[in-house]
Amino acid sequence: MARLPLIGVTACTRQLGSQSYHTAGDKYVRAVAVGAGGLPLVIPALAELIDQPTLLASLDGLLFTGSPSNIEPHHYQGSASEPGTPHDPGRDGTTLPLISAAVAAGIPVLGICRGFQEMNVAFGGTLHQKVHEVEGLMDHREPDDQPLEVQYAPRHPLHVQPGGILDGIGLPSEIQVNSIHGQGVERLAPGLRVEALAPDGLVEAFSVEGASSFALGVQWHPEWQVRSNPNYLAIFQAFGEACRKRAGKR
Ligand SMILES: N[C@@H](CCC(=O)NCCCC(=O)O)C(=O)O
Repeated sequence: MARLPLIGVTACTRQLGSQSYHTAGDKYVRAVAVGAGGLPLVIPALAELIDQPTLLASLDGLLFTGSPSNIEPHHYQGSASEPGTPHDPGRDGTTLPLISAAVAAGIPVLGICRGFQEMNVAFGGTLHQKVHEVEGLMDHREPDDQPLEVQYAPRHPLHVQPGGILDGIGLPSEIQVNSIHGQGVERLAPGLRVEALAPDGLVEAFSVEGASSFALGVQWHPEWQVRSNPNYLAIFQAFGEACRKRAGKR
């Protein structure tokens, strides 16, 4: 019997009480299990202590998760963050090198929100540090004083571009998505293809041109209640299918 694909899920470093932990949100590991049909494996944010060749040789897919923390701007030659900005150098040191290595090795990759931003930075792109302060761009942040159901509710339309992965898996040309981010793509990295745009022109999804397997980043959160939104579920199913194909080659 074919085994379940083993799908890495990136963790954040979190301080809980007086100690530090490696954490991955329940909605991400659950979406890997029920949406992609994979066996989730949480990858600690241990940076250079992770033996990446060994890890990549074991995985059939990788999900780069969202996080309230922001990528340290020196990774994209950005100006220093405002004091108090949440960062996670352990996570940056884990995910940024892992993305290009995974894509080069033909391992299916899905990046969500921070994970999407990490993909852009890993391939040489830059980020707006405060999208809401850029003239002409909308405020893409969630109403954080509201219950989670409201924060993650559909917030704006998205224009899916023809001929890409999202179009290919049957997403309509316009869908509604949630929006929970303060940063966003400034300069798209070379080799990334635009898959979807917000009404203000912000890039909300891209794929990696020439990748030998599924390699998609999305700025919104398809993992949120993945089974109740057919467009969100279609993304996880396509990712899972690519991971199963990879696992079948072992
Ligand atoms: N911090 C970045 C990335 C935003 C992001 O990933 N939000 C997710 C929050 C928690 C979660 O749902 O996992 C930004 O602000 O742009």
